[in-house]
Amino acid sequence: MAEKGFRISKTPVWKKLKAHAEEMKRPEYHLKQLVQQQGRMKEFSLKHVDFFYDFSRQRVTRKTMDLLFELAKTAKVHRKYRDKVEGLKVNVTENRAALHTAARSFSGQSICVDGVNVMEEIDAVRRQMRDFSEKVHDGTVCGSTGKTFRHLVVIGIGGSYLGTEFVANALFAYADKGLELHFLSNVDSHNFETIKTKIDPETTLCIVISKSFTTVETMANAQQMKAYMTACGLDAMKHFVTVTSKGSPGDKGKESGIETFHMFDFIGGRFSVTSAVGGVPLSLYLGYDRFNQFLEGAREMDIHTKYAPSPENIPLVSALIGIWNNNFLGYQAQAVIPYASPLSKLAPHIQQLNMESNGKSVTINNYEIDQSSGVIIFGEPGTNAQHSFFQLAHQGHPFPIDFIGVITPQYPEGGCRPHGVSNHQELWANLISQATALAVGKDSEEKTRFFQGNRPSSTLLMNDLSPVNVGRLLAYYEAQTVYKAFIWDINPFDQFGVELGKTIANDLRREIVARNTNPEHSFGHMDEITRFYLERLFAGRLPL
Ligand SMILES: O=P(O)(O)OC[C@H]1O[C@](O)(CO)[C@@H](O)[C@@H]1O
Repeated sequence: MAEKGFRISKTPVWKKLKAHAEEMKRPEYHLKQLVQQQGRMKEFSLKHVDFFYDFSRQRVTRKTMDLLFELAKTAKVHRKYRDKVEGLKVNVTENRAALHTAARSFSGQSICVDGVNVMEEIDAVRRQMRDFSEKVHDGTVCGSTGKTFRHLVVIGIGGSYLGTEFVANALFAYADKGLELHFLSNVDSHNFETIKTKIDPETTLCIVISKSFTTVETMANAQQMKAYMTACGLDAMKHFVTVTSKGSPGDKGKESGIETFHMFDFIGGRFSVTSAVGGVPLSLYLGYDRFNQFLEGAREMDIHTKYAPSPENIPLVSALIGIWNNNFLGYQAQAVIPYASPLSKLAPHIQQLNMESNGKSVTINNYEIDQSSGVIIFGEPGTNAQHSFFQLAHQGHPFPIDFIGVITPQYPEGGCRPHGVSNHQELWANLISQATALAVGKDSEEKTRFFQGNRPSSTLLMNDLSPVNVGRLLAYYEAQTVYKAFIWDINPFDQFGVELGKTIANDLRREIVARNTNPEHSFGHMDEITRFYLERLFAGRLPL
């Protein structure tokens, strides 16, 4: 932990970076000049196993990087990271460790929290997931009418849903266990009704995932699904399993025979994909061995994150560049654009991971921060994104982009070459050209056809989208998020910002219940705006 009163924005290196950012506005530092420099690609890129990170089209020079490494040193990021992976209670507001990395540790070494070796509990859950998935696959565990499961419905929201959806989509090509996967996250009844049209209840296994087992949306959806199964004449209990933390209200289910997998309070929701949260649905969907390969990839990236020195540390370098773009060059948004459709759900996951972790206003020691922490993250796969919001990227308000490219696609391509190139080659032509166009821009006499350029991007290349590489990608973004927080000296592991809206919803729910039970119940005591909306809900239409 940094010393009390520490604020990164008050350090001499922060001031030096501010001054340097002014310098970088000069025309000779326009990206169209920088990308011409010999050896730039070699100097501003990093390779680690199947992973290549190219930041040659970021608005950085050697001096920028040296100052950023000085910033990392000042913030003591390596020590903070070691404290985290060794089980210290770095989540100070909740007095918890933050040990998602333990969920993919295979070193055999103990990791102790409060004198308990958490690896024993983690290993037990891994064995339970492996046994359970094998039994579902061979039909030993089946529905109440004896039919083999064919549908999985994951009932969970936020961190109990987004990461799993990202990985399941990324590895769809490996999903050969004859199970279809559906996600029931939103309390919006459209979500439930749509899933009903896609499943066969007799062959459906519902996985209720909630760390707290109090999340209103998840509890409401689990009850809807249970009522539906019962109405279909099924023994609903045979169609449900749960993933929850030890001692939560959902943990009691195991007393009535519901298979219950534990997640732990030292793993935060948005960091939980490699725990039972992702492990139960993914080992059913892909097979345990593939889930395990995915864990191996994440573990391998964790080791790189912990041991690689700053200039070679890919998550740290990308975190520093993110901070450079945000706090010094002034960009307030960041796009994640994978040129790979299997990664279509990466951006929503990274969005939660980053924005819920780092959207904070105080340091770990409760001092108000005076620089922004975190940016708006959004994204869509390319080339679709090009035909959607790239106009703004090229000529409107600029935002840095993470491009992601995959060298070998998951499916072999046929010989069809519509414009003399395969579809994958076409995709790559676009991936390469977008980053160039953004960096270099284009002069024109006509103002509407002028491209200012100097718009930064990084490109992440992976050899392929194997389970191992998807694990690496996940762990890379997790580590990048944590490193940013450690530089800003904020706690990325709590999320009190989501509470206020929930509390107000609780008050409104009480009002709605009152009107449901007594049609005369008046909303007259409420403020005018709230009253308007509640009256419309009950009137079933807008005013005439
Ligand atoms: O797993 P739970 O307890 O249902 O929580 C779901 C999600 O809700 C949040 O608290 C945000 O509302 C996330 O952090 C969490 O992942």
